[in-house]
Amino acid sequence: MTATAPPVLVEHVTRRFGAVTALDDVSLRVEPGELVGLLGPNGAGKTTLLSLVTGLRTPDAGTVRVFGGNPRDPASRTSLGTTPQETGLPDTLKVREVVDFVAGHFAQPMPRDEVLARFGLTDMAERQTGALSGGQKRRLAVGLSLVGRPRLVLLDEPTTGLDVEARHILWQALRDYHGDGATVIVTSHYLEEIEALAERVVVVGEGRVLADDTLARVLDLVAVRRMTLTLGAGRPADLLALPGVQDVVEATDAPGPVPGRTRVTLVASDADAAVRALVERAVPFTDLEVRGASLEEAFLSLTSHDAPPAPTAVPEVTR
Ligand SMILES: Nc1ncnc2c1ncn2[C@@H]1O[C@H](COP(=O)(O)OP(=O)(O)OP(=O)(O)O)[C@@H](O)[C@H]1O
Repeated sequence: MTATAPPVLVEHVTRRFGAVTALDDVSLRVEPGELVGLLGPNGAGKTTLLSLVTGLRTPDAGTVRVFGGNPRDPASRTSLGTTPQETGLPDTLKVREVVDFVAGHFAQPMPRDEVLARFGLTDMAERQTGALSGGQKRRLAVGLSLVGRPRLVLLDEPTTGLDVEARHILWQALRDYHGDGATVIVTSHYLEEIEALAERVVVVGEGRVLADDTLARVLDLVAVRRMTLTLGAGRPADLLALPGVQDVVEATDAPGPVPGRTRVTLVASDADAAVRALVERAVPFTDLEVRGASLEEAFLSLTSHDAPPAPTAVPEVTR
């Protein structure tokens, strides 16, 4: 380990599982004190990336360094706290006993009362973990990752399945810990979670980094619109070439298709420009609907192009 090495350095990493390439030539450098959101749909490769950083798995190609050291080396991992997607707690141990058990592994652990207070669990100290709600268990699991006062915290979907209150307590605890100087990486497929936490967002899709930018710019990037319209006869060959259009999909939800007409959905980064172009080119269309795309649709349109388009501010049309 070296004093100046970044908390996380991933260089040209590829990781396969049989025929599946979970990560394909991925590079990522995280600087001290950053709070990074890893955003991407199911199966994008987020968990695999974290498992390489925690040293649970090794890459097939490329290198991974944690504070300059090999994450497989136990010395590198003493600076690292992590909570995987699923955790098991010993049902019959009390909350305070579980915290004390983990604290016993560290020379200067965070005091038990502080851990419990940060995660809103002070009143639960005497309760067996088996009697906690799902949200309380999850808060305890994330709290345990901080007991050793790690400089780097890696959390895989920390609030999936939690109610709003539990989610907000957890987010606040993470923001506070980050405020104390820690580097934090959080994976999620919820844009809301990433918006609440991250300053920098890395979008992962199909094993590749699709975007790596500030939260504001990534929000612009995924703020695409879905334009659905019915085209008359003589459909133009290349709707994809229209300005502002990123993707073209045949709509399958057209109510009662009319013979000779096609219902089409365009995924557009700039719906206004696309509509103007349709009109200027005298494309015969009817029943135009424009609405915000879901995050999944935005990911798909990013994934379907090798180079993501430059972020553009998208004016509000209709939602
Ligand atoms: N142990 C494994 N054996 C086989 N395939 C795997 C294994 N782990 C991951 N994969 C595959 O690698 C790809 C990436 O999976 P990964 O779990 O990293 O994605 P993810 O972005 O974390 O998804 P999710 O949001 O669902 O957790 C997927 O296609 C997955 O099926």
